Amino acid sequence: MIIKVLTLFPEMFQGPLNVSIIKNAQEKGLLDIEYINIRDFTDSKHKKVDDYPYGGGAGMVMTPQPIFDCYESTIKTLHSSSKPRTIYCSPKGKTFHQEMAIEMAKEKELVFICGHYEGVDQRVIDELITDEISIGDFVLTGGELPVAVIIDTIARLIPGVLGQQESFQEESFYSGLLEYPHYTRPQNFRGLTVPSVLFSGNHKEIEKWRRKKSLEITLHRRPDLIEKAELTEEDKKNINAFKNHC
Ligand SMILES: c1cc(-c2cnc[nH]2)ccn1
Repeated sequence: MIIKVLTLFPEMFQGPLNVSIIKNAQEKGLLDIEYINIRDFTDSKHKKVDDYPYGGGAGMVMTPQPIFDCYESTIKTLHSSSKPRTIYCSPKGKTFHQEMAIEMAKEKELVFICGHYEGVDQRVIDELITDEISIGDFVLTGGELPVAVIIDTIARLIPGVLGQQESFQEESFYSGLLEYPHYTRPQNFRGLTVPSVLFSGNHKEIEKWRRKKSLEITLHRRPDLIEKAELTEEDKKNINAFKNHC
């Protein structure tokens, strides 16, 4: 997958997307991320990329010219003849979730445009953006961190990125329920012990315990997910038992 990130602050990405799994994915050639500095495309002699908002109000708005020129220069380097999927992150966007990550991970090329300050001129969104996405109901300093989050969720779904040891099948939001608790060595840490079923070697019992914990955690923290999940008869019995104990 080829990802182009149009941003005023390429340096913001050097930490999270240049270590561990995402770094390995790039080294393996499974993922190619390029950061393009929008400021390099301004035709302002003072390198301006923002201006005061029409109509007044606090903050500055990113002007359209550098973004349009940066975008048009970028998409010339892409292979697909059609307009690429172009994502802009803002609190006004559609709330991001795992299914969107799974769908985006199927794309060959993705372009991200990062807003900053009060955001970008609306004409950028109207003309260039295919997906306006929010990662939650809060306001950040800009679009860079949400873009890093989205790239992380997509990259780990690309075939070959996760090694044999790692797996995403059972992770939260993959099975539709929240994930069961994880434990590792030692069995007894400062008197805190691991549930004995987990080192019983009885895989059927372990799976039953894990499913039951997922249901219990989901029922308590995200009951809305229970409604959407595919439940077995045993799941339904366990849920009723939890409800009767509450
Ligand atoms: C996506 C983007 C943002 C955001 C962009 N610029 C300020 N906040 C907040 C939440 N999700």
